[in-house]
Amino acid sequence: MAQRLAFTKMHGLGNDFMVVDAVSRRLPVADWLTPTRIQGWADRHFGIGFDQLLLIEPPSGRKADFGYRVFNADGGEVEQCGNGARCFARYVAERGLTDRRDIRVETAGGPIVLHLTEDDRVRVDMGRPRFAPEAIPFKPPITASESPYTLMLSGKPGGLDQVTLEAVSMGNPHAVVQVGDLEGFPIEAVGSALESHPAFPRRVNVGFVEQHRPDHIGLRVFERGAGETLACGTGACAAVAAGIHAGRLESPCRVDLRGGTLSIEWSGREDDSLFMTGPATFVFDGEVPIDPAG
Ligand SMILES: N[C@H](CCC[C@H](N)C(=O)O)C(=O)O
Repeated sequence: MAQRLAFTKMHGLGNDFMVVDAVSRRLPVADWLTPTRIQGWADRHFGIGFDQLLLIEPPSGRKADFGYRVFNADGGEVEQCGNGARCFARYVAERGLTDRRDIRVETAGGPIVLHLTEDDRVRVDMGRPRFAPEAIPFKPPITASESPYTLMLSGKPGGLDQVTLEAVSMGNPHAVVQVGDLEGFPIEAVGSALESHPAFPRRVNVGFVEQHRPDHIGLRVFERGAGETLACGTGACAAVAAGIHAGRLESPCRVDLRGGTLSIEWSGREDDSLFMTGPATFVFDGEVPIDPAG
């Protein structure tokens, strides 16, 4: 009989996740976590349906309380997921994996700290935004003094033959594009063209920003490995970091996404952490068979 894998469906402002607890269940991860299985489970018609799979693991050392791994719907493992971090915090706190209110988590994109607030929201220390092109990376290499960068687009996606962007790493790579009208902009065409543009050898998440005020933006994100999502936590962090770095935005900044609102705080000093605050929601618990073929 096929082994069954327990999971919890959660979301952060509609950016949705399959959360797998490999701490309590001591799962031999390598035995079941394949790109083929992740793609199948991510499918919204033939599978569970999610933007990312989040894996909760024991820490590798004494400096963290947990390990945190992130896999996109296309099956690729990536460095960071901000909305997922808030869901991670509520999961480990409410399922009894920790009684700490400040939870130290190691990720492939660097350490983060999750703080549970009194109103069931989560405030995450997302670490330092980085603007150096090699942190993205770009190919061919370019210098930070060339920011914002103008890239030529082949095939005129959305009718555009070039786009100007700022690049920010939140552990994962982001391209930030300023637009005048979020609803009317060809997000799918331009986002898809930039996600896989040859200038980004590890591909890239693409954020489209409409600035309302110095402390308030609208944002839509075409995510690497998932397409446009209802919200992107690291995308909100990257968009505000780019705006503060360029002198357009101030802290705290309200970010309106299609799935709801996040608050982002950053001093603007490159050695300082950036903080993201927002909700995390449980949807249901489930089980899925792990067929040997996967
Ligand atoms: N698609 C992202 C990972 C998920 C990020 C997003 N869901 C968030 O909340 O930060 C990447 O490939 O880097």
